[in-house]
Amino acid sequence: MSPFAFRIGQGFDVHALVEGRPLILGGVTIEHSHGLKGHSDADALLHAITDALLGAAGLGDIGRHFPDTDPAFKGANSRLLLREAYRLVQQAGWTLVNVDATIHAQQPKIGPHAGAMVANIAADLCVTSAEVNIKAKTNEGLGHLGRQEGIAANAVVLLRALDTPSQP
Ligand SMILES: Nc1ccn([C@@H]2O[C@H](COP(=O)(O)O)[C@@H](O)[C@H]2O)c(=O)n1
Ligand SMILES: C[C@@]1(CO)OP(=O)(O)OP(=O)(O)OC[C@H]1O
Repeated sequence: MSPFAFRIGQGFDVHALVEGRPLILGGVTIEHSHGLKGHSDADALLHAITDALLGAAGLGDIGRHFPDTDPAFKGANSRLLLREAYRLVQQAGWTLVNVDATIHAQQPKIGPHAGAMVANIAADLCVTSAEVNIKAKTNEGLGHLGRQEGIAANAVVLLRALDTPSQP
């Protein structure tokens, strides 16, 4: 166990936008011409948050726990991966304080769906919606994200040791 009461973690993910796939972000299916390609449901936001949680707890990364070579995770619902990762984080002695994330998507608009994403993530991580914040940015038309070749996400989390009080 770490000698510190708090630990931070960060995560990043990017998936290619392709035709013929649903666009799923934060567990929300968004009406769009293209969806994200991946072994699982390719939910880049949940993968970034999962990696941030695992990183903060010193538990490696999403691919170590859920390999993309394992048929068990083909088409997997990333909410299940997030919940399992958080179970491991709690087992290691940590609880979530808050999560903050940014989706990088030229299109579609994320704002109208952010509340539903927050609700899903809060439910999966057993916190209230006040502890989860989802932001979105275009890439100002620049680079692969600006050309709508993919969607990326960054996340940061703060964990508190389970044996420390939640209030100072
Ligand atoms: N896919 C997106 C991208 C952006 N937003 C919202 O628009 C604001 C401005 O974004 P810029 O990239 O032009 O700075 C941003 O703060 C979001 O509120 C969005 O909803 N969906
Ligand atoms: C989630 C996993 C496992 O299905 O696959 P992908 O959906 O391809 O996602 P990625 O973020 O590339 O890596 C983690 C994988 O192990």
